[in-house]
Amino acid sequence: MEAHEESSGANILVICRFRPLNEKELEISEDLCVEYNEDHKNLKIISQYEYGEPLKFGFDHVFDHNSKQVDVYNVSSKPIVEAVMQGFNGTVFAYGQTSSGKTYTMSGIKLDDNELMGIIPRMISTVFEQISNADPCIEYQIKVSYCEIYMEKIRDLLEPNKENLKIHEDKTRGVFIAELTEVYVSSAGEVHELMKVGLDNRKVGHTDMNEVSSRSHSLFSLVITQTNKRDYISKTGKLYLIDLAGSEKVGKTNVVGKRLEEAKNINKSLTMLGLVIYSLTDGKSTHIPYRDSKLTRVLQDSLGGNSKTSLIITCSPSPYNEAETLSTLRFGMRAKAIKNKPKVNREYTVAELKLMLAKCREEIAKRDRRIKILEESLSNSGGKMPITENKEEQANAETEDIRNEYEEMIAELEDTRTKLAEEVKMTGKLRIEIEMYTDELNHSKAIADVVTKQNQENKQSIQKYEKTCEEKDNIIEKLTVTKESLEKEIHQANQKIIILEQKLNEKDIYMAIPEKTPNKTTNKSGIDELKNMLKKEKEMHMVSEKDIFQLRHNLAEVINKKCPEVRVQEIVREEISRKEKDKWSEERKNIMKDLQARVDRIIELEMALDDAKESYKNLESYMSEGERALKRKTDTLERNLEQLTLMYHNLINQKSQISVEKTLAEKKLSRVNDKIKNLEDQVCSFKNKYEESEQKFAIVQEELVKIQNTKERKRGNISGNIKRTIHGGFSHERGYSLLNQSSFNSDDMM
Ligand SMILES: Nc1ncnc2c1ncn2[C@@H]1O[C@H](COP(=O)(O)OP(=O)(O)OP(=O)(O)O)[C@@H](O)[C@H]1O
Repeated sequence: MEAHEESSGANILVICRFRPLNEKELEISEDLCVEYNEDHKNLKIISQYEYGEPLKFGFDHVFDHNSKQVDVYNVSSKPIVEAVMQGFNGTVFAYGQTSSGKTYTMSGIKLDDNELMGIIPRMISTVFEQISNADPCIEYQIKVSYCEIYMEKIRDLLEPNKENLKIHEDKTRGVFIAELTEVYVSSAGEVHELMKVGLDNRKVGHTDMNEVSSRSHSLFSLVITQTNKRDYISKTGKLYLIDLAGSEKVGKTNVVGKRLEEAKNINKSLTMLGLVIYSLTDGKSTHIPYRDSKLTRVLQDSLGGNSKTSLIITCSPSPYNEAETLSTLRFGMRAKAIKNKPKVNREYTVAELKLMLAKCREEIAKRDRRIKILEESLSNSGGKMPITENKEEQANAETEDIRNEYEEMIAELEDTRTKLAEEVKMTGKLRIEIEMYTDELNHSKAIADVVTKQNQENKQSIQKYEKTCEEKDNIIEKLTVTKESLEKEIHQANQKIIILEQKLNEKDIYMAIPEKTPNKTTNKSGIDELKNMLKKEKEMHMVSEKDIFQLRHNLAEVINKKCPEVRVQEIVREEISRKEKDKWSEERKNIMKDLQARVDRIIELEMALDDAKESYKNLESYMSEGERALKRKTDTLERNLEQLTLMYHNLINQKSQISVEKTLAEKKLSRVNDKIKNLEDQVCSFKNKYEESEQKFAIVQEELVKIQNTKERKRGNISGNIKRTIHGGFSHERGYSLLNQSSFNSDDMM
């Protein structure tokens, strides 16, 4: 079936796609910030920053994080490629935060894997499939080009040495990139090869958010020209497949140097894109700032022009990226309101044009004949032509005056319009800036909230740790007391043992026993030996006493015989000796008694010592085990205490760091607030200026109407012609209707 060649206006198709959570996001939280509606068209964002009702968004289709590549293609791009095969221009472009899945959606991670290939390889397959099913009398020519916009410069990806290419526009080709390499292809394989070449030449880089981040906007295009060899009708469809570089918050991607410059450029050109979309949809703008960036200039036909366009917005479902996701969704919502005017790009062949010319000539001749007949019949009936030559001249002069006046008015009007457009553009820019600052503000507020929350949590954990430390301190104190009392007991026991050992040693010395007796049996035999020795000593003593007595007696006899004085002396001596003897005997008795008592005491002490040794042994084994356990416990507690102290210090450090960050965030917040206030003031003043301009515009318009009314009064039926010229679309539309009609006629003729 032949498609309608011109549409009254078609909205951009906006498809929203969420990718699965990546590893980094999973580490932070497994939660999702999005809830999908079952109708696959609506979704809600559960915001952590914007309180109140959940934020609702609706698109032509919503794909959740489990969506398949083929389904995304069928909904978002297949209708576009089918339209391109009928001669329309088509654009599919992906917009979203960095690492949200634009390249995954547009190219896919494997160009030749049926499951994983993205939109571009699938589109190529569809094109060649359709060609193979087409009428054999249609001839196709397919040209491929691939370029990127990097740092506001267009670079050929098929011949990368071609840099800084220029954009041109003409009536037949529309907007195009001059000198861009265009390669004729005849199979899907050849296109895939070119795609690979282009992808290899593309500027990519590593950031904290994406291992392989596209640092440029890439534009892949297919121009398909088909000529029907039967009726010589020729149509050209141009397909643009665009993978935009991702917007990024430089704070999150942590880029510096060259990457930072790239990021600034990317964000700037995306802001310009936002501005164009804003101007297209706000219902007031008379000027669309396509020329303000290379990207918007290239997309001129795709946004609000001659193209069927599909926009795929890609988002992350992680609460970590909520702010960026919201901004992307808002961008998509705004783009949904853009209306394009796609039409089939027809080119007329020489044969077709000759046919049309012949028909027109025939029609003119027919009319000329009719006029002649009417003039003849008028003069036959005595009537005259309504305008004399003089009157005609006068009318022409008046028309000329009015035209001049009118042209002056138009020039003035144009001037006012341009000023107005500039002011509208400025307002749009400011609005976008305000939105950006509001986003930033929300982000900073969110950071401040998170920091405050963290602060509170840290305070709580510090309190908890302090409490734990206190408890541990108490335990340690109690254990230390127990330990001290046990040590005291051990010490006392040790002293007792030392005293006992000393006593034993004393006994050993006294008894002159060389070795300590280890047990009761040995002690007993030692004491028996001791008693035997005492007995022998006694006996020997008695023998020696007897001997001494005998010796003394003999000596007395000798002395008595020799000298009587000596005898007296002897008696005295005897008396002394007896007394001494009694004394000594008494002493000996006492010694013996004492000795016996000491022996008994030693036996007693030995027994006590044995008992004490045994109980010491028991005590020692008990004490050493207890002591070891106690030591272990004390060590563990000491280690715990050390760790807790360390943690406590760390927390104190963190706390002070957080409070510094908080202060910084608060300062930033107040700076942003000031900036916003400034901008709001500026917007206010622009608004006033805008309103003034609008009033001026209304006055000018009123004047214009007045002049037109005057002219109408003076010119009568000429006024209709002038009105049509102002709008400037009449001849264009009539041209198309004529062409369409002639193509219909040529079909009829077949
Ligand atoms: N729908 C998806 N399913 C599975 N993985 C995905 C999906 N979308 C994206 N990814 C993965 O996420 C990572 C980032 O995706 P991609 O490079 O396409 O993002 P991007 O938006 O093009 O980023 P940038 O703007 O930085 O170039 C890649 O590893 C990709 O494989």
